[in-house]
Amino acid sequence: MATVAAASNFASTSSLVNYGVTSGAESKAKLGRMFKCTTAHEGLRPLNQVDELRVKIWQARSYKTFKSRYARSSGIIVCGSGMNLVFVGTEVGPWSKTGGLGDVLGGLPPAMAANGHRVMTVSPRYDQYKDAWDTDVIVELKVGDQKEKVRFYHCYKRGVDRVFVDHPLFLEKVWGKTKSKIYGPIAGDDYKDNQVRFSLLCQAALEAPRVLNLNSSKYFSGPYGEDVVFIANDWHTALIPCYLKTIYKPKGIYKSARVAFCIHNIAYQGRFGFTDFSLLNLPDEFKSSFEFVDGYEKPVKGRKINWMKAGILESDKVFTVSPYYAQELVSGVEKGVELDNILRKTGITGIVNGMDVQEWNPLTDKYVGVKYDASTVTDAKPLLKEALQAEVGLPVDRNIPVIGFIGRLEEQKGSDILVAAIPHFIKENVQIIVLGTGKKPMEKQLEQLETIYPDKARGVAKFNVPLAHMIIAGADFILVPSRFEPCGLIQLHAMRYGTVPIVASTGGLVDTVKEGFTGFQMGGFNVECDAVDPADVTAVATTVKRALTAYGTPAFTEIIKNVMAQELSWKEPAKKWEKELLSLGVDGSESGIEGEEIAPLAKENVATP
Ligand SMILES: Nc1ncnc2c1ncn2[C@@H]1O[C@H](COP(=O)(O)OP(=O)(O)O[C@H]2O[C@H](CO)[C@@H](O)[C@H](O)[C@H]2O)[C@@H](O)[C@H]1O
Ligand SMILES: OC[C@H]1O[C@H](O[C@H]2[C@H](O)[C@@H](O)[C@@H](O[C@H]3[C@H](O)[C@@H](O)[C@@H](O)O[C@@H]3CO)O[C@@H]2CO)[C@H](O)[C@@H](O)[C@@H]1O
Repeated sequence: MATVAAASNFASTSSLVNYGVTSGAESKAKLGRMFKCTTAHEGLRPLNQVDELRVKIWQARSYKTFKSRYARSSGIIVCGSGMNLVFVGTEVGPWSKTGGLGDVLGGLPPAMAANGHRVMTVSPRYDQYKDAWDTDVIVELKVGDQKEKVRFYHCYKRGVDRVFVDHPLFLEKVWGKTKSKIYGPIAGDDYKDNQVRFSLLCQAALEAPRVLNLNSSKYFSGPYGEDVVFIANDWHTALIPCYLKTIYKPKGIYKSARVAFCIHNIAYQGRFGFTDFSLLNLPDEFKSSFEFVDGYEKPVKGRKINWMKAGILESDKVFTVSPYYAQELVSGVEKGVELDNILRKTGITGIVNGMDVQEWNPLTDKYVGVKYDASTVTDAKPLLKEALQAEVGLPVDRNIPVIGFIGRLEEQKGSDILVAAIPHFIKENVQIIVLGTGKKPMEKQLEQLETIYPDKARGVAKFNVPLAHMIIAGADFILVPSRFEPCGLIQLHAMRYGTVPIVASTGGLVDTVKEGFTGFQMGGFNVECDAVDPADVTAVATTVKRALTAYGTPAFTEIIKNVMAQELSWKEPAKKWEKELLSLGVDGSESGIEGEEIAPLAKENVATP
């Protein structure tokens, strides 16, 4: 765990900064040293006029005043006072992604930056990302009974400081396999030391805003400081509010900082044996927030700790990724996965996800051969469909409606329900292409499709981004038969490409797909994951047949028009996030200005690492 003492030691190494360690009591000399620190790209630099001005203002201890004075006296346009936002997560696309968590940490932060906020993401350095540089800043943290040093790597893309935490627990385990080995050697089998790994991530994330002297843009420079909102994502980041309360706040550091905790999937909670509490280096008074008893024998029988439960209880506000999922989570033990009672107490706010309209843009998509928009979709689709059919080895025929599926192969996504439903609709004029990775038995089910239905179905058990784009563009329908779906991004991607969603009526699929207007609803499915419910199989088969009947009719053309006319980007969700995060009342927080000044920066392209 980082301590003030440990952090103070950093000052003895030229590359380490001591900003904030003696919060509120910095002398001019100290501040001067602070602004001379090594930055990611510049090396040591002397104080310039602007720094001198900043030092004076910081001495007056009003960062808010600083911002407006700085704007007036330097003649530089300051882009909204905004907030200092630090998103923390185990996946950040495109650098690391096994699914939708990576998409959100990739797409929401640039949207917040485009609104004039200063935005950082902190995630592990799983690979040697070619665009992220060593900041030469090292911090020492305590995990379990060991002291560990982590380094920070950094790059600045689309208006966001992307910070990567470097430690062998991440790089050595995952190197070269970021798409599949983030959480364990194979799906369903987690690394035994995940608690230590994610404790390290949480602690490093709490250090980053204080120790990294970032000068990435002309709008913001220096460390983020202490007036920040941490946005912790999923169970891996649940220790952030706990460490904030135990390590920093008692020392007067991060006095006004707040934590927003966002649930992307309540199915993964981070449940471990109760004795593992000692690994977390937290005082006993936190035990009750973690304590959890369930009826399962895994990973141990009976009394456990539950990271997500603590994240929910210790954070300042709890969020999830769609309003309907928020309702489902508090509806009862089944959909709230035994945390419904806790969430009813804390409350939970659902904000529907947006999608990355740069990566998923039919007009510019590098993975598809024909670029198109709503005015050319009718001409482009048949060509893209033929390319897709050829790619997977199905008979090439533009008159056959094609259904696609993309997803992690977990019970959540219902690929097993889909496989069971195929015999009930495959005799129709239809082809189906299924792409996914995950549990081995489910991967096997996919791979067998070609043998069983050689002219009709293909299953590809790979993590294949180009093929995902080809399916989204070339299929006529995208099928999302999820037992539960917090938000779902696949249906958003599909709609932007004029591909019509057929979805189970759950979570964000309810919020984003309107029956008969932007797609087809199948009704809610049984969330019991041990078996395939025959009623769900029937629902898939009958809705698919209903959708196939609509195919090629004027009503279908109308649906395509409707889906493509929607605003699905992060713009609207980012405004909602801004309103909610402002309400946390961190000192100096103000609305951003809808970014003409900073937006061009935020809109720069992300280079795929
Ligand atoms: N084999 C493969 N090859 C290439 N790409 C693949 C792939 N399998 C999946 N993907 C990609 O991974 C992403 C999956 O997005 P989802 O929203 O369905 O996510 P997921 O369930 O993982 O995330 C959770 O978090 C997100 C974000 O909050 C919620 O939307 C969601 O409901 C919740 O379950 C998509 O970008 C998809 O293209
Ligand atoms: O972006 C995709 C999802 O990534 C995260 O889910 C991972 C989860 O947090 C990990 O714990 C792990 O889940 C395994 C689980 O721990 C284990 O008990 C067993 O049930 O198998 C699970 C799958 O291997 O991996 C998940 C990714 O596969 C994130 O939390 C989700 O919100 C994202 O949807």
